[in-house]
Amino acid sequence: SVLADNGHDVYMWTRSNEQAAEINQQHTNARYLPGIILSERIMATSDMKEAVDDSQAIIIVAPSSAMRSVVQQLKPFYKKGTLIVHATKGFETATLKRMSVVISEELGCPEGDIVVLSGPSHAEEVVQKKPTTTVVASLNDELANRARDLFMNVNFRVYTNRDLLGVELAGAFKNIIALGAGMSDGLGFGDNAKAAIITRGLAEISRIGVEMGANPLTFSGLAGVGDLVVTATSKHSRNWRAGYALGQGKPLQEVLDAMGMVVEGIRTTEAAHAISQKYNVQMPIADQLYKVLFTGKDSRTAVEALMGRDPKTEMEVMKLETWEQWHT
Ligand SMILES: NC(=O)C1=CN([C@@H]2O[C@H](COP(=O)(O)OP(=O)(O)OC[C@H]3O[C@@H](n4cnc5c(N)ncnc54)[C@H](O)[C@@H]3O)[C@@H](O)[C@H]2O)C=CC1
Ligand SMILES: O=C(CO)COP(=O)(O)O
Repeated sequence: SVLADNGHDVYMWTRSNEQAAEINQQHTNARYLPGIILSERIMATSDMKEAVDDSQAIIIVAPSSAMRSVVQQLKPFYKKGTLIVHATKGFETATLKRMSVVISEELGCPEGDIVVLSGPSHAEEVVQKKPTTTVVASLNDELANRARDLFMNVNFRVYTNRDLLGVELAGAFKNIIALGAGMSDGLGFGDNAKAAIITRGLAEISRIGVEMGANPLTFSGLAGVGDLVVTATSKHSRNWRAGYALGQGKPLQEVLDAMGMVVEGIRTTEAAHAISQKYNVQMPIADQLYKVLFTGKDSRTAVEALMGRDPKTEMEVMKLETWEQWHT
């Protein structure tokens, strides 16, 4: 919708002919955006060639679990030089790879050819032209600027960032904390608990992000704090809603079936469990959530485990080489 508002013709690829017909004929997408009339500049097709042929830019927003297979289907029609932007927040769980790595592997291009679009941007508000701020990150400034110029308008402000890795990590990891915030609410805890989860959650996702090579400042930006706040508090957030239902005692499968949309934080919790072990970095909230989601631990017992941890200093000293890396 943002691209259409900016005067671009947009071709959406969808697997379902029925959904394509609905978008083309009714200009609606009732299952995902009920009550919204889409621009007539938005067309849909189930034919990948038709969707991407002669495109100036390809925007990939498949769920992380489908990213590799979608890019494999895209590859025969990809022409070098076409701007590739993705907005997916998650990892490939089997390999723990970030989305730009998966895309670049499949397209056979350097990771520097990929741009990520992230930040606090629930579709339900963007499509209503409610003010939204986002960030595009790429190792290549020129590509980030191209992506910014495609999307930027008076309702949708786009900042640039060179920290592709940090923006991808922040966007993925914040979903775990949003699940935790929802669970806290579902358990009937108050605003103190939610503020604690958001703040200590930010500490742990920054800690692992920096260890993986991210700029620490990225986590205080739109892809970090910004998206964490919106996902941990918004009624639109699938991660928050899933956490809320789990906190109320509903079984995971029932929660996912009722949602009918992707809840990235579940798979990302699984990935974070492996990543925190690989890097030997503590992620206490993600760890407890992992136990609740995948080992059947009771959520109240998980909260007790978090509250009963050994005393800690609040601030951790950032590794000196990390600061040097980002300040030279
Ligand atoms: N919805 C939002 O406001 C935002 C979503 N995102 C991210 O965008 C990504 C996608 O999320 P949504 O579009 O919201 O999810 P969704 O659940 O609303 O839609 C996912 C779409 O992907 C399709 N799909 C599922 N499996 C597929 C496969 N194997 N091959 C091809 N298509 C497949 C589904 O049919 C559906 O059309 C996620 O990583 C999410 O974190 C990022 C920013 C905002
Ligand atoms: O990342 C998002 C908003 O910026 C979407 O979050 P949910 O997947 O929790 O709805």
